This record gives sequence, structure tokens and C-alpha cells, in this order.
Amino acid sequence: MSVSVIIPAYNEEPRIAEVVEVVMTSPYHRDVIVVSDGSTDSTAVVAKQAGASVVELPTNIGKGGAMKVGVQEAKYEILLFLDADLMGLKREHLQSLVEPLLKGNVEMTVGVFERGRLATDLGQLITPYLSGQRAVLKSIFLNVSELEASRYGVEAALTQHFRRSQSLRKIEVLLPDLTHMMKEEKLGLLKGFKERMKMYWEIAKWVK
Ligand SMILES: O=c1ccn([C@@H]2O[C@H](COP(=O)(O)OP(=O)(O)O)[C@@H](O)[C@H]2O)c(=O)[nH]1
Ligand SMILES: O=C(O)[C@@H](COP(=O)(O)O)O[C@H]1O[C@H](CO)[C@@H](O)[C@H](O)[C@H]1O
Repeated sequence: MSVSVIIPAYNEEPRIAEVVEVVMTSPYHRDVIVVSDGSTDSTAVVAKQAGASVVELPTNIGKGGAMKVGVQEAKYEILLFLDADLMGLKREHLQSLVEPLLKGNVEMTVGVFERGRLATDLGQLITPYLSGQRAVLKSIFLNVSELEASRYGVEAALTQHFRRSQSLRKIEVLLPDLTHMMKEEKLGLLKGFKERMKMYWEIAKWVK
């Protein structure tokens, strides 16, 4: 069975190729969609060169909106979401994320970094439900309301949807030796911290 991979990306030119290239080597990830969310750098060009289908949004609409646009383009029922700034991604990680859905055991997996880097491991230990690495069924994703407006609240909203349901099943899967680049590393300490606070505010709105 095939899987659609959706990678929302905002100004990820230096990082996107590594992620797309790994996904392209995987046997069942035939549909690889990068949604460049109003990027002002060459994210879209680099993603295309690496082999992805690219949707270029003219303005930045936020992560949740970008994911929804990607889902509307997706060919398959199993969706795999990945962040564009992962460091150390391997085919085994993709397999761990999608296998429980391929077997029909659950409707969503959430990937948790393990032994990546202390700072990102700790973050995910405290709030695993925020992880951007997850596989979910398309029909369920499309049932969650207001994801377009959720920005960084998208993962919290998805997790809430599962918590409230009697029937939907999810599991956490460990992703060894994987990490991502933190906002402070991408943007500098001050701007990164400001963006982090904005992100927490966007998440808080969805934790009801
Ligand atoms: O407005 C935005 C902000 C972020 N992203 C993407 O969403 C993913 C997670 O964002 P980020 O790395 O900023 O989150 P962090 O991991 O630092 O919390 C990355 O692929 C970003 O490029 C996006 O598509 N639109
Ligand atoms: O884990 C977290 O607390 C945040 C912040 O991670 P960093 O402090 O930048 O390592 O990152 C995640 O949360 C966002 C909101 O759910 C997701 O959109 C990101 O994909 C995810 O990396």
C-alpha cells in the first residue's frame, strides 16, 4: 500500500533536501508533497530538485493551513507528516511511523525523538503530543475542523480530536537518533525565542 508524505516548509532551503532525499528512497512513499508556505528563499526549487511535488503558497498561512493544502493534493489514504528541518532522518523512522497504520492497528502514530539531542529529546518527553512527525488517515484528518487557522496548534488539535473520540486509536513510536533544528538555531536567539512564544500562544488556543 502507498503513503502520501506531506512536508510543510517555511524558509527551509538549507534543510529540505536532506529530508526529501531520504523519503524518496523509501519503497512505499510514492507521493511526496512539499508545501512551501510563502517561503521567501529557494525552498521550493530545492525541494523540486530533490524529487518532491511542490505546492507554492503565495503567502505564509501557517503550518496547519499548509498541511491542509498538502492533504488536498494527497493521492493516498495514509498520510505521513514530516517537518522539513529534521536531522538524521532514516527510512526506518518512516517505517516505524507508517507500519501501525498499514497493519490497521491504529488511526494515528506520533513520533517521539529518542537519543537525538538533549534539548529536543526533553521537549518531546514533556510534550510528545506536539510532535510534527505523525501518520494519520486522510478521512480523519479532514474531519478535524478549523485546521486551516490553527497554525502551530495543528498537532494539539489533532491530538484533542483523538482524545475526545471513543473509537480512534493512536500510539507513540520512538524515533531513535533523530532531532530537528530549533527556532533559536535557525533564527538567532532573540527572534527564535520570540517565535517560540508565538508558537506556544498558537498551541494554547487549541488545548481546551
Ligand atoms: O508558518 C509556518 C511555520 C512553520 N512551517 C513548517 O512547519 C514545520 C515545523 O515548524 P518549526 O520547525 O518552526 O517548528 P519547531 O520544530 O521549531 O517547533 C517546519 O517544516 C516548518 O518549515 C510552516 O510550514 N509554516
Ligand atoms: O516540541 C516542541 O515543543 C516544539 C518546539 O520544538 P523546539 O523547541 O524547536 O525543539 O516543536 C514541535 O511543536 C510544534 C507544535 O506542535 C510542531 O508544529 C513542530 O512540528 C514540532 O517540532
